[in-house]
Amino acid sequence: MKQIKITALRVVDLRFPTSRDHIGSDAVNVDPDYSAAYCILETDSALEGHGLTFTLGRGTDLCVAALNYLGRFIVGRTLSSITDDFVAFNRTLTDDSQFRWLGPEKGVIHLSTGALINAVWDLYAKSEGKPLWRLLAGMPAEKLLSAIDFRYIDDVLSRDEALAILTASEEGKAQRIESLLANGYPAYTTSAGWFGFSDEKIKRLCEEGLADGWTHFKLKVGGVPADDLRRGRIVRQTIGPHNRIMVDANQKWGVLEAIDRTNQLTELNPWWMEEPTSPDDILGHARIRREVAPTRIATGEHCHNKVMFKQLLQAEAIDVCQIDSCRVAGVNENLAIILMAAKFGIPVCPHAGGVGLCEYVQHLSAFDYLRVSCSLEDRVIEYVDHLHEHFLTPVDIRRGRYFLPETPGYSIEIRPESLKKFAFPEGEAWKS
Ligand SMILES: C[C@H](O)[C@@H](O)CC(=O)C(=O)O
Ligand SMILES: [Mg+2]
Repeated sequence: MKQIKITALRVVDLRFPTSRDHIGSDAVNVDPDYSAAYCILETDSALEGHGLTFTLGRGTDLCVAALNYLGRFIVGRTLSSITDDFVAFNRTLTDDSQFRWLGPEKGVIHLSTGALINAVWDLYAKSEGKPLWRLLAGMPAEKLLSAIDFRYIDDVLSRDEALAILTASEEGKAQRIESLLANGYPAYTTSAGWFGFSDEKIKRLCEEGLADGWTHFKLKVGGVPADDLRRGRIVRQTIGPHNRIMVDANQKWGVLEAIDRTNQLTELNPWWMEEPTSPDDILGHARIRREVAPTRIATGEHCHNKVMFKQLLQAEAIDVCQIDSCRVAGVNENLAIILMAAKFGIPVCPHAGGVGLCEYVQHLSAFDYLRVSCSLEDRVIEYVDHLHEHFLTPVDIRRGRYFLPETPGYSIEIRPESLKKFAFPEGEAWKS
């Protein structure tokens, strides 16, 4: 087969004015414009690799600058030279002396690394003629393991343990694929519960969500205590006692306040409390978890890298592991995190509030189900119903479940007309 050579990297600053309607708002991010540093790997073939990292408006330009910098490590490479030794390639991105001083493996540079690595996987899956989830589902265990960097995590998950998990998952895999294709992967909606929505809107959206088959609803909290409780009661009364509420404070509180505020919400019977405090406070999460039990603690969307996930798991700080498809270094690092979560028996429920994250994470959850956990118990993928129209292969959601794509790639390619219209600041959407 002809080698595919990467000839150029094109980067776009893409922003959608979602803050105008309070879409995506929470107690901390009160006016988010869902945005992306978006990249296209051009090649000497007809194929392109697309990837993005999710951001929130101002600051996207920093990720764009970092992506342009990282371009020097990929332009001129063949696809197979990367995928034959993924760990070495990833280390060229994360270990560049001087640039790595900005991290390492966190913040702007890691977000941008995620976009680039995801673009490689998009190209890889397209070159194999498969959607990413099918590529991962069929990949030999040894090949998958060669894509994972065990440095910094082999004290909790050895390569042999990972191999044992992947090997065991072969049993029943074909049936699980059939079941996913027939029944989809369970999901929850955040679309009814944004922070800036009025009581009336929350109630109406919950009613509409119920009619559409949703059973799990997430509500943003972290405002005035009485407001949180009132809004929570609206959700609970509307969806009834048997459906599930999750609450998300988006890091609003210190540890002690988080314990108080979570306990004040117990009458809602929340299925989980998400990001109650600083995402970096691993022991703080562990204490909160102990002192609000049986309310479960979820976090991960702001977790910088696999080392922090390792420690959250080691410290028994979380009940739900919320991987993020592009905050860490793309597919490879998420494979490692999913395997670690399995080792600790913690369910993975990916974060997907943002643009493109639903499109991405469906592939990762399918991998988790098919190759790692082999279970759907207590597992749901987040869904938000915004901006999907900009994707060439938007997610297929029916009755609160994701139905997986068959189009080759990582489902992240944005329509050319949307790339043009929402490019910042020159796109038509930003002219007025
Ligand atoms: C700013 C984002 O919309 C954030 O609120 C998303 C989030 O926390 C979630 O989806 O969970
Ligand atoms: Mg959240």
